[in-house]
Amino acid sequence: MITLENVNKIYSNGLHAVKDVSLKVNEGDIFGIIGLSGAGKSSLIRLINRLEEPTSGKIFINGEDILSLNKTELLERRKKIGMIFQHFNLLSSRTVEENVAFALEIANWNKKDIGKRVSELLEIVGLSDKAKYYPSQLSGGQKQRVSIARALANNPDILLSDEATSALDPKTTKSILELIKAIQQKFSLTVLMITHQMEVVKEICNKVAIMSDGKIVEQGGVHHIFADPKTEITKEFISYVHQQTDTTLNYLHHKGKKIIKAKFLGTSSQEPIISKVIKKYGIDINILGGTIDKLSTVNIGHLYLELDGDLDIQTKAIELMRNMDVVVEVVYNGN
Ligand SMILES: Nc1ncnc2c1ncn2[C@@H]1O[C@H](COP(=O)(O)OP(=O)(O)OP(=O)(O)O)[C@@H](O)[C@H]1O
Repeated sequence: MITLENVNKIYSNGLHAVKDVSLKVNEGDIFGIIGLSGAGKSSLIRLINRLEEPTSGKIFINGEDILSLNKTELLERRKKIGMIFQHFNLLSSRTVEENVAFALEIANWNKKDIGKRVSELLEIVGLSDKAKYYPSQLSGGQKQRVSIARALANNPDILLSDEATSALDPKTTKSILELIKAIQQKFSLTVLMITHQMEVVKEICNKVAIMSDGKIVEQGGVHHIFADPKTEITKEFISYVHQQTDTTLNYLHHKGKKIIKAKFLGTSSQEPIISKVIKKYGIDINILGGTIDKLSTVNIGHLYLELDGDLDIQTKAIELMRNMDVVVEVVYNGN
């Protein structure tokens, strides 16, 4: 578990990059921190393993106060914190197996154990056949696999990922995210990943925090944030999902017929909510369109519905849906 309490980072030039950040990453979470360039994400993640020292605040890993560790203790703790980066940070003069071995050498592993461990790690990331290759002979995805193997070398309990898929194409991104998810489960890792891509969050995270101008402006379960974003910046991050449909809907406005966007979350999507509403209020409901977001934790159905009937009754029907845990946004109020 990683806990940050009121953490601040002010660089020596006076720039306040991380502002009063508090968050809790539970064991087994894949926790995403999303924000635009300059939001302070890299600064934040670097504070966790003290690649940067916070100006104030507290940081605990599995209950241990990281800021109280002396140099030797910190080096020891860092062995259990794997980190992967956007540009892989591999040593170009070393082969794949030598790059992975490097993490074991600096952790003082016995020479005769290193070879066996490196083979195990390359097997985990699917690169056994590339052991003798140099980084320049690998694709971006393969390079990231090497860096994942290196990050796992000392059996970490925490994996920190700094834009690990940002330099990769969508297909490779997907395969790296699948690998991260698989190793998270296999080794019960707690994963904290920073990204500027909502796709990444959607694909594998169960929790997310949105960072803007050094602050966490919103955080929670990914499905809650997707279903009911509160801040403008969060809405922007996920708006691409329905932009096209929203524009199309402008042509569909009919006086007296409200149009709503209904988000059915988790179990509520299984229930015959629409038919319940129709039966109770005797109105008509047309389905104009819809999509399903398949998140790592749950599916969220987004339906565009046109209501037909007395406008006051339409309002009551919307209330009933909201009472049944449907998040309703009125796109057109019928006037
Ligand atoms: N060592 C440093 N000294 C001074 N300012 C810094 C330092 N490192 C980062 N900053 C500043 O802190 C702010 C946050 O940068 P940071 O790299 O943490 O953001 P980010 O969200 O990770 O953005 P990006 O995705 O572009 O890396 C920026 O204004 C940056 O210029």
